[in-house]
Amino acid sequence: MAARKPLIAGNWKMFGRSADLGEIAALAETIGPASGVVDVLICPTATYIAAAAEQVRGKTILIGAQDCSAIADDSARTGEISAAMLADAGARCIIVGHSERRTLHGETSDLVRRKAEAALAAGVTPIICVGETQAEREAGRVAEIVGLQVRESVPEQGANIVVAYEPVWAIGGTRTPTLPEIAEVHTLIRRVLAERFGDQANAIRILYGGSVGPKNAAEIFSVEGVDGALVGRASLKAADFAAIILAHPAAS
Ligand SMILES: O=C[C@H](O)COP(=O)(O)O
Repeated sequence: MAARKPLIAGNWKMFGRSADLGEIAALAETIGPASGVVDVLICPTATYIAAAAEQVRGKTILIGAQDCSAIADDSARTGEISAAMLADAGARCIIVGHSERRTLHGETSDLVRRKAEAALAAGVTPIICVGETQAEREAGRVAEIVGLQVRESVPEQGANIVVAYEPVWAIGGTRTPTLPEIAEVHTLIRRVLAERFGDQANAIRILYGGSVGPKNAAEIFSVEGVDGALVGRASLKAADFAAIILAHPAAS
């Protein structure tokens, strides 16, 4: 089987504004040819997707979205944005089921799966986020929680999907799991995917997310089964995000 191409994705959350879009051009300049061997993705707020896509015209950096409606058809859903509309604006991937959506907006794995299905119907790659809370880890429930989230959040067809393991307690801080802990959960996720998709599961990229930065990126990328990263804060500044991308062994 061909090796999985690494994917390093930046989630700008509700931070990046129009003044920050110049960081994308600066990033392209700094990483140079690395964006040919590593898929590089930036997910700004929906209102900036079209402008961000303009910034990367003619470059290999991809633009994505942070969420989409679970409803695929054009319909009366005030305030919703469909995956097809995001694709029209230039999104090639859509993050679904980020823990901030699950926790702060009450999204269930069933809703996350329907959003992933809507993304696929629009020809866009869903990046499906899963991960345990601190209390769940302390209770020894990581395999149970993450396994269930994968089973319930991943659509029935496994082509063109990405899974991101983001321990909730590691997001936005300084703590990360140990490297063996990351390896263990990535192995678990691939085993659960293989239960459904068989050998096809080997083609699915599994990212790690949660406090990835220039200092720890290389060691995280060295973990068996880690196919890239979903990066929050450190993706906002071109210099930091470039350092993360260039820390990947494929890019050096
Ligand atoms: O989507 C990104 C994750 O929430 C990680 O955020 P962070 O890199 O700021 O910890």
